[in-house]
Amino acid sequence: MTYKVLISDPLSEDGIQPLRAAEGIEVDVQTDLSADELAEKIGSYDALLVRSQTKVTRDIISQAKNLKIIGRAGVGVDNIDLSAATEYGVIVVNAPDGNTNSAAEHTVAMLMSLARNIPQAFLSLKNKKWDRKTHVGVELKGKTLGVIGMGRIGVEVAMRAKGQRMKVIGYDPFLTKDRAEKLGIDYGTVEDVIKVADFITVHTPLLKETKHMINKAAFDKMKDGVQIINCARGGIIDEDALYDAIKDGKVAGAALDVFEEEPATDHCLLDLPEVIATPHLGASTVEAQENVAIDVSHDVVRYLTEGVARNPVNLPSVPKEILNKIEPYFNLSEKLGTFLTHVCEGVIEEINVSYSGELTEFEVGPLTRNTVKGLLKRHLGDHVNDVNASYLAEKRGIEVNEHKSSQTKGFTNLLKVEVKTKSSTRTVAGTLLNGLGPRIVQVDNYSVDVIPDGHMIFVNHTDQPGVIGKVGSSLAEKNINIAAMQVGRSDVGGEAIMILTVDKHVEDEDLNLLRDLEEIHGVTVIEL
Ligand SMILES: NC(=O)c1ccc[n+]([C@@H]2O[C@H](COP(=O)([O-])OP(=O)(O)OC[C@H]3O[C@@H](n4cnc5c(N)ncnc54)[C@H](O)[C@@H]3O)[C@@H](O)[C@H]2O)c1
Ligand SMILES: O=C(O)CC[C@@H](O)C(=O)O
Repeated sequence: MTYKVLISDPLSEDGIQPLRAAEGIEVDVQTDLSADELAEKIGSYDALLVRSQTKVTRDIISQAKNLKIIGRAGVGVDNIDLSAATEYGVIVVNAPDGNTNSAAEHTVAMLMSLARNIPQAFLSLKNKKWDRKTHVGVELKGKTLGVIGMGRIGVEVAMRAKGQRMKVIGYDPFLTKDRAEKLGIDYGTVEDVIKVADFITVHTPLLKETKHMINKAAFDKMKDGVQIINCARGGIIDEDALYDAIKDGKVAGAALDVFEEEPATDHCLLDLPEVIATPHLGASTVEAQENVAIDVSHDVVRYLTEGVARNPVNLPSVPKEILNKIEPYFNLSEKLGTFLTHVCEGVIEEINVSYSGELTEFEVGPLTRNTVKGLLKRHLGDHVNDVNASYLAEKRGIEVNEHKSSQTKGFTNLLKVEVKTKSSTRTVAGTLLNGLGPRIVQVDNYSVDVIPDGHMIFVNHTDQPGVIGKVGSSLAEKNINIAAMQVGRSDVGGEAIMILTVDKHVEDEDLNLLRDLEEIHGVTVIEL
């Protein structure tokens, strides 16, 4: 099998070597595609790699019939329609660490350029003017830098600002007093930060909550002569409000690497002498581009070949050590889900997945998603995967609950799945036996020992002498060979179940002879 990867933005050639070197992966670099051309071509690719230029819209994703993964060589994923990706079962991965240093250094370069009017002075000198009066700047030493968003880049900027002997005050919903103390900075609310800062730099993602968080009301609360830096995302600062605040003299200067609409070659802010700008260059260093391309290439190879990603954006990320521990249960969890879709009657309303034994020590979200995938796939088709399984269940009003329980029933690990419909509750439990692999060990209240694999027939019957023989003969008449058989019963002579593993796929009508037997109450074909 060969996977086709399309790279639609310029990426470091050294950085994509892991992709080029991977067996079974074909790399196609086409960095000049229009949106229409991309939509037309995307159908034949398994992976798409982008920076921030390519807009991966719902329209493009909906036409990407084979697409499994979108890799973003960088941090921000606002150029990718994440909801559409999740709905279509496409995992989105990014490279969150590779450009932190470059973006922080660029922010500091902008801060210093802003304070000393370096770009304006340079332009003036380029125009043959020796003007030493217009470009008088201010020192950073002793000034306060307000950092909004103390994540990877915000923290790095704060540390560098301290090196300039600035005071730093930060705000981030996750910044605790303890952490602020350790970093040697002050902390407060957004309002505290914007009120006291001489320079304000934003380092949040662009989200519903952060869009225009620096707006007219915020500018009104700032110190007169404040200077603003945005090397994060256009749109965090309301550009119209910034324009007015500069015109009114409230804001003395602004340094912008990013804009609400990019490319921004004809922006009114660029006409203001107080504004200095770069065309989204925060991550544009040789090192950052190589780092992010390497990281994202490795993740794409890993996902296409092993089904595991290190930096998923539309799935909770699970540390590699944990993934290694739970990976052996992936197959079992999906099979348990699939088993139940065959035996439960009616519309599924609730899925309860319980873990006991050693499984309780791990993050089991991926196993729950895999179980849900197994439950939905039979009716919704192969496009159901662990990326969209929870979304598709939620869309159908199915409640999914995850439990951890201490009842191991003597097994070192036990994964139990219960499915509720209006008319019934059905349960199946499985375990991983050391050296022997997965087993179904319980179906409803019956204990069994079944390898969850292949072609199966599930029979409900009355426990009485001769039933097993009659079942064998009925199947023999249809040339169906029994490979394994398990029976379970509630009481002697009571309700019982039989799980048969057979050698070939069985058509439902081949089982009519069985259904005609008086002792048989139900017969279901199961394909695992
Ligand atoms: N200019 C560039 O080329 C460039 C390069 C790299 C990253 N970026 C951008 O820089 C930004 C930061 O990147 P990062 O790697 O530090 O991300 P990060 O996820 O490490 O940090 C973002 C921080 O913002 C915080 N945050 C979220 N909502 C907030 C709010 N309402 N108020 C205050 N803080 C809030 C989060 O808690 C988080 O700590 C992103 O927008 C990213 O896309 C730009
Ligand atoms: O691809 C780029 O150069 C921009 C990257 C940057 O904005 C990011 O969010 O990582």
